[in-house]
Amino acid sequence: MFIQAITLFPEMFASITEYGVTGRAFKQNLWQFAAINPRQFADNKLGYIDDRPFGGGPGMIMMASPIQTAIDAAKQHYKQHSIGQPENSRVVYLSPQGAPLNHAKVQALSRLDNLVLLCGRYEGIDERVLQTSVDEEISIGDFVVSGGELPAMMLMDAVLRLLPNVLGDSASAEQDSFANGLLDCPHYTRPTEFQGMSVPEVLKSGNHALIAEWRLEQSLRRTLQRRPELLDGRCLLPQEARLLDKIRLEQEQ
Ligand SMILES: O=C(NCc1ccc(CNCc2ncc[nH]2)cc1)c1csc2nc[nH]c(=O)c12
Repeated sequence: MFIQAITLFPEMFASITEYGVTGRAFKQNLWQFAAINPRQFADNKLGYIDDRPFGGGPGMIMMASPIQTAIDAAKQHYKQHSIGQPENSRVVYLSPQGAPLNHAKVQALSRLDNLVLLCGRYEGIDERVLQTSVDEEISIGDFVVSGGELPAMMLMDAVLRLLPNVLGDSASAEQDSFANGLLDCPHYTRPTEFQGMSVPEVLKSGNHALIAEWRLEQSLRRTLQRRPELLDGRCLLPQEARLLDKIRLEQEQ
């Protein structure tokens, strides 16, 4: 998968390309990345790429032309290098006005050959380039951050974890809690005793069926307690339904 970020701060993306599982996967060429700085396409010598908003108001707006040129350059790049299928490509604008990111959206994006991530700064981008050149807008939540770069890197991290071979078989993506729609269970490691607290016996039993059931029950218990709405839209496997009934019965007592 070839990801391109259109951003005023290309160096920020080292957080993804240089560290952790995404960094290792990048070094193994499991995915490719390029940053495009719209400042290089500024129409003026001073490199201005933002200007005051028509209609007044606080802050500055990113001008359409340098962004349009940057998007065209990104498309040119993956067409030139005939990376994947041009039709299996998408331009995503990270924006507070976007559709909230979720696992289904991440899964859909992980099937693309090319992904162009447009990262805004200031108060936003001239609507005219968004209307003509952006396929979809995505938000990472109902809170405000200072630009689209951190949201873009969160989206990239979530997408890259779903690509084949990025996660060793150890932390396989499909076992990720959000992949099965439940919160994760508690985890423990050595030492057995920590500040007088021990580890649930079942986890030391070596009985993998019992351990799996305990973990599923804990996930269900936690999801019911902390995020009950996650259970609303979810069809339950027989074992899950049984455990949930047991938990609900206990809580009624
Ligand atoms: O670029 C991003 N943020 C920079 C930013 C911050 C504030 C404003 C100005 N908004 C004024 C307003 N808001 C509601 C009504 N009026 C615009 C852009 C961003 C990308 S994805 C994402 N997901 C969640 N949150 C985010 O901030 C982001």
